[in-house]
Amino acid sequence: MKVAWAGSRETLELSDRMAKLVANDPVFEKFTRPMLGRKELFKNTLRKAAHGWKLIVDLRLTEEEAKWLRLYIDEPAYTDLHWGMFIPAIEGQGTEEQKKKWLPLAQKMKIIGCYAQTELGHGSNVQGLETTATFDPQADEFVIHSPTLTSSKWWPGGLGKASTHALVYARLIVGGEFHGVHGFIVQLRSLEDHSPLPGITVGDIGLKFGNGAYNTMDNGVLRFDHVRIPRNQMLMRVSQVTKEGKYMQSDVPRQLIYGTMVYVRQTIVVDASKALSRAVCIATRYSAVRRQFGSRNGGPETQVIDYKTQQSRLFPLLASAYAFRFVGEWLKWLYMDVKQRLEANDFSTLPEAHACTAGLKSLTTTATADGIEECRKLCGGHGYLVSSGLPELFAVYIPACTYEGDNVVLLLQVARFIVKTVSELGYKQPVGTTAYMGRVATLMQNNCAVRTAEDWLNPGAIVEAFEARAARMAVACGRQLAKFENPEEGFAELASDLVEASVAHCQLIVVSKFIEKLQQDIPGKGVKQSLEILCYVYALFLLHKHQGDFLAVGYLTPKQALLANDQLRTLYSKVRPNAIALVDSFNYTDHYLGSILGRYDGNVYPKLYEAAWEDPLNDSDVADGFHQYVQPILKQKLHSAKL
Ligand SMILES: CC(C)(COP(=O)(O)OP(=O)(O)OC[C@H]1O[C@@H](n2cnc3c(N)ncnc32)[C@H](O)[C@@H]1OP(=O)(O)O)[C@@H](O)C(=O)NCCC(=O)NCCSC(=O)/C=C/CCCCCCCCCCCCC(=O)O
Ligand SMILES: Cc1cc2nc3c(=O)[nH]c(=O)nc-3n(C[C@H](O)[C@H](O)[C@H](O)COP(=O)(O)OP(=O)(O)OC[C@H]3O[C@@H](n4cnc5c(N)ncnc54)[C@H](O)[C@@H]3O)c2cc1C
Repeated sequence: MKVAWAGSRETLELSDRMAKLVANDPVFEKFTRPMLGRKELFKNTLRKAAHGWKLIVDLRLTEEEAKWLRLYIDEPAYTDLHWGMFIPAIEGQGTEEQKKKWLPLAQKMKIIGCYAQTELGHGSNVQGLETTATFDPQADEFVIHSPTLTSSKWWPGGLGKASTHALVYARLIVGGEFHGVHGFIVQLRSLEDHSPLPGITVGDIGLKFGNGAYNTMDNGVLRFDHVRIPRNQMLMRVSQVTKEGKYMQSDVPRQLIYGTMVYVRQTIVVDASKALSRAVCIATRYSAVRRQFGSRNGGPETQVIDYKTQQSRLFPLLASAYAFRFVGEWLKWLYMDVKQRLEANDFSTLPEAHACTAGLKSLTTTATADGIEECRKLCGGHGYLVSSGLPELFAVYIPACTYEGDNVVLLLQVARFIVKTVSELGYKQPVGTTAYMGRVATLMQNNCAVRTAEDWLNPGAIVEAFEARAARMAVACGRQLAKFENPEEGFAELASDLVEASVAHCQLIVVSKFIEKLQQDIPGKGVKQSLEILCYVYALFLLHKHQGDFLAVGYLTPKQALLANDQLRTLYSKVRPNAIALVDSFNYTDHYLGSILGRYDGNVYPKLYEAAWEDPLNDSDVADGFHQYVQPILKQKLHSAKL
């Protein structure tokens, strides 16, 4: 099962080596993080990142090994954006000449970059960004400027204190004409003493949610006062500005400027499976350790993992972790396929890539953020201790529902895509993830044929149910939209319904890809069978949770919905014997989990008790402040009988 989760034996072995390299290095200790002050915390993050880079250089780690190393260091840092956005953006939007100049500098970390798109006043609305880049033909330069307070760049990770350069997204103005938002490489700080360059005002935006958590990252604020950069520092693969001041839009779609977001959104889907699997690993192991009630004749109390309510909350999250892992694997393939097509100037699958990355990023991050919180609750009181690992995992994870695109805004992008697909059904055969809409007549006509709970253990029945739900919801929205004279007005009015139809479409993709994964060769005795059970748990859990959709579109009867729930209960009993093996398959070190509740050895109570005394508050029996503020109360003589 470890190989199935890792993707291959090579990846399992490589990631295992990196996990152990980090876990055995005291520099990467994590437990004190939540107690550090902001400056000490950030300095410690810089120290870890520097040590990580030294390991990469000294051990000559490959790019893949380096990625895993930084993942297992498990600390939001400027390197995330340098490697995860600044470099990919240059790779995707730079000309060959620009890549030749900037990529070696970035890959050797001679410069540190961030991705500065969001502003104080605009994040979702990229076309609303206010920073300007005005071409000066006399000097053959762009003048980068922050014309308003709201044009201040705000949020970019690594911007506040670490980065020497930024990829700045700004309104391109040539000869007084606006030509859309484009990316510009701008140096922010001196490479000699790291001081901000003239015209640059840069700093950190301040404390964020949680102790430690994302405060290891210097999300920054940045303003420009007429900062000049050479013309060749506008990324010009998509569009060009000539020396003569002529704007040229190549035949590449302008949306390629958004390409880095598409890339990161697809990485975020696999990241969701990693974050959710960590929380599920902790909650599952602790649920096996924790006993509460149920003692008979003085015997041991019941393991809480054996309670049906615990299983009905925990096992769908376990199934979701695997589901997101597999759909993330497919999404990575889709992204690489689109990337190759783009290199051949084939833009045909760009809309599908955008819709899939946007929709699956939204779906998986929402479910993961909710899932981590559910795992905290599944661990009772001890889940609320920092030493459980869950509060910090939650605090670090939840901005994923916002960054790289607010999850609702992204679902509205999916809605545009499916509405467009429905509107073209009469004359254009849908392909890819919307191919099922080509069978809309059948899907509208045929209802569910399930007669017994067993009938739900049929991939065909599952896929048809999810296809019918998604198709019928999309068609219903299409029909409603047709009633509006102004399509944009209709879209705005029906936005909530459209978002629900988008969720149905995306959940169909996740379920379908899980089923397709099971049709592949999966090594290991009993592994495929275990995954099949999880696949049905995931699908039937969604069907139960969203049964209102399936009933409202008339595809399911109440009886069939009840049969699905009956089957779900049976499936939980089948997951139970393998639950620990399934979470052990994630192959996480205790260091990476950072959780006393999730320890591999299950030695929870002694370690919880031990950890309590390490809290600074326990440095003295009588806490500082007692004598000054409490003792006087205890000693005071009160004359009023009432007090
Ligand atoms: C899409 C918008 C919402 C709107 O776009 P807009 O152009 O204004 O208007 P539309 O009419 O909607 O769109 C026009 C058409 O363009 C199509 N479209 C839109 N977007 C795309 C796209 N991306 N690709 C292709 N096509 C696109 C759209 O469908 C329309 O087509 P049609 O006309 O209908 O046919 C847009 O405004 C938008 O995207 N808003 C969201 C903004 C956003 O996402 N901002 C993100 C900023 S960056 C950020 O948040 C960074 C966060 C980092 C956090 C840390 C992340 C993890 C670290 C990275 C990974 C770590 C790896 C570790 C690496 C290592 O260590 O090695
Ligand atoms: C931890 C973190 C790290 C980040 N890192 C970076 C980075 O490195 N680089 C960078 O450039 N940015 C970064 N960002 C910024 C991030 O990309 C934006 O916050 C994100 O895109 C959301 O945009 P917004 O803040 O403008 O939200 P808004 O769009 O203002 O959202 C506010 C509310 O309005 C709703 N809304 C907005 N538009 C619509 C609409 N059309 N229809 C319906 N509802 C709508 C949203 O759903 C939401 O509920 C980061 C943010 C965070 C939290």
